[in-house]
Amino acid sequence: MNILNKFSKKIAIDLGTATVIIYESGKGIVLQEPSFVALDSKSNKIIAVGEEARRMLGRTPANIKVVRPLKDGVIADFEVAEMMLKSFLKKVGVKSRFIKPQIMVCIPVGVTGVESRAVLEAAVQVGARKAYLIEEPIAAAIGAGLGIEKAEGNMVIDIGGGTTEIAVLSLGGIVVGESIRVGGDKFDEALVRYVRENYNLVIGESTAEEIKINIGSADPNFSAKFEVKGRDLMTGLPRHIELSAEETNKAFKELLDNIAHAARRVLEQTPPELSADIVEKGIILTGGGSLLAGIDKFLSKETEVGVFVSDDPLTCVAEGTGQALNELDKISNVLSTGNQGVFS
Ligand SMILES: Nc1ncnc2c1ncn2[C@@H]1O[C@H](COP(=O)(O)OP(=O)(O)OP(=O)(O)O)[C@@H](O)[C@H]1O
Repeated sequence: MNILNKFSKKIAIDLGTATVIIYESGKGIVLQEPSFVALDSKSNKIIAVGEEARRMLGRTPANIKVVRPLKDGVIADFEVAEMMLKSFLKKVGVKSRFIKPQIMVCIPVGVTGVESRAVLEAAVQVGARKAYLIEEPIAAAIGAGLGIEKAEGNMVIDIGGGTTEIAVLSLGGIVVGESIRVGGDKFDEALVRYVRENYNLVIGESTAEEIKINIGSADPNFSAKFEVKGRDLMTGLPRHIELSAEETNKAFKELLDNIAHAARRVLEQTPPELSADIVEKGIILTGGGSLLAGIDKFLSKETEVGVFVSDDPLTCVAEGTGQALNELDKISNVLSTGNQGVFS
């Protein structure tokens, strides 16, 4: 092993559409912040990042803009993504002037070569001595504690902010996988639309997310209510309404169906021996979207397979990426298969 590898810090990054999580080997999760950046509209200089920037969303004067550098699981604005990452790494004191860290970042299944190159490039730009990529479902499965190196089928559905990643894994690699651009953001957008169309009330993204987290449901029979404040479309004045969990279910119907159909497509393409393993073990749900009330039961009904939410769905991918980086030698087959690349 290269002597620099031995002494350099190992940093795993879940560069998510909604949240960035940084995991440091030997320490665990050292940062978990929303993927938001507030910039000066004229100079493009950073004003705030992460939670501080998210709190400004929808509340900024004309000289400040709040942006999200990632969209649908991939980097949409390279320059801002790099600034955000640099700022987060500085915050957790990762950068060393002497020995640069090794960084592993996870990417959605099936991203283009250009997209994955952009992530590697960003990791190098923020100071990586060596940068690695790992596909999200592999990281999620490792983080969920599934023994993916064995010749056994495991199925993971990771519902993030921008994408839902569905994969069947065996022998350390993805046998069948699919990524759809449906995630928590689309659920928020569906609520914004629903409230506008049914109540003539305009609400912002943050309010929509608050509704989703408090009463959002994949189960039409779930009963809960939430007071929603916004601006009346007709009068332009502030107004509030009461929204029910049942209504959120109506708003989410099409998106939930999209996820269920993708899961079924993956199951239909799965080799029979692996299908048998999955029937026995069930499907593991990871990602923030798996916290939506009733989504496990909904997907179980749609796929006719048991569905279980992992222990720490929000940090599972970051933990799995960290473990993969720690065990590079042991699981080199995982890193050299499929879409993963190594760049130094
Ligand atoms: N209790 C909850 N109920 C429903 N959704 C939730 C809950 N908590 C968080 N979420 C949603 O989970 C999403 C974030 O999940 P996660 O952090 O796994 O995504 P990400 O890694 O940032 O995204 P991606 O992997 O798509 O790039 C957000 O859309 C957030 O609103």
